Amino acid sequence: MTVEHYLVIGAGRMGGALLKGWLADPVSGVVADRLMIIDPHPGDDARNAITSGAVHLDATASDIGKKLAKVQTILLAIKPQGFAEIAPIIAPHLPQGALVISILAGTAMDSLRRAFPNQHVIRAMPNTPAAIGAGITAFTCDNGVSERQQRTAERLLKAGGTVHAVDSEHLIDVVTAVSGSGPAYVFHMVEALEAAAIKIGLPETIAGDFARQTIVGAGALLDRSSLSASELRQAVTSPGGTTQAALDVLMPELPPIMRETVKAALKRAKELAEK
Ligand SMILES: NC(=O)C1=CN([C@@H]2O[C@H](COP(=O)(O)OP(=O)(O)OC[C@H]3O[C@@H](n4cnc5c(N)ncnc54)[C@H](O)[C@@H]3O)[C@@H](O)[C@H]2O)C=CC1
Ligand SMILES: O=C(O)[C@@H]1CCC=N1
Repeated sequence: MTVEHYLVIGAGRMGGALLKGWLADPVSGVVADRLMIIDPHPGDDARNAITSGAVHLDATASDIGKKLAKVQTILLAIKPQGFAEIAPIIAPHLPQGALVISILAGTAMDSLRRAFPNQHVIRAMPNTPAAIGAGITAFTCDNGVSERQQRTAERLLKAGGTVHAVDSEHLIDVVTAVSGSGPAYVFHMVEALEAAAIKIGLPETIAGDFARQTIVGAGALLDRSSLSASELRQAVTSPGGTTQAALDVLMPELPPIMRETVKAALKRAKELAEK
């Protein structure tokens, strides 16, 4: 595999998680001294990469054009609100035909295409478990992305876990609402279970442990078992037992709440796209 030059613009939580995964995985093809980072305040993972040899660039430096001349692949991982400011500073310096992979929630392909008129664009949506290689990512390619560039994107995104190509941009927004934001729904369930545990008498000193390990253990079992989530739920539920009593409360309430939850995230993705 040829060693290419990569650029990460915005190396906070997600950008940092992905570049950490690349550097830890030889299959990614990314090596520290061919990795450039543009971020005025890089996160911990990016700072570690810079210590290991990644190049920290200042987007406003006079020699930025020379530094970016060899970049073939760019990961765009700033906040969507910062996109309009940074894109016009960087885009003129990027080589013609380079690949821009955007993970910005709700930033439409059309805006990306206009901001990077001489490059090719992929929209992707990873999630935070990518930090431990346990994420899931969807991506979609704009016209003009070569098969080789698609393979590059897949290779980079796989450092974060499972990857699916989807053929419509709308599905990126849908995936944002499901798995992009989804870890937060699960973390909130831990918070709610801990609070409920305290309410019914579990000491505060151990309630957090019980709530957290319940979700961790259930997730690990789901991961390792060949049974579906529904079958695993049924395996916990003895007829006429405690779980049945609990699910009689939870099951009528959770599906409509979850529907409204993902609909709110999808609506926000569309609103962001209109800005
Ligand atoms: N956090 C998550 O779970 C996910 C986030 N995303 C997307 O990833 C993007 C980044 O989100 P996070 O990593 O959570 O945010 P973050 O705030 O942790 O990282 C953003 C980084 O951009 C840097 N930055 C700000 N202005 C900049 C500029 N002008 N030039 C270069 N870098 C600049 C910041 O210093 C920061 O390190 C967002 O667009 C978000 O929609 C996508 C999937 C999941
Ligand atoms: O909250 C957000 O907008 C981003 C996108 C998915 C997860 N975090």
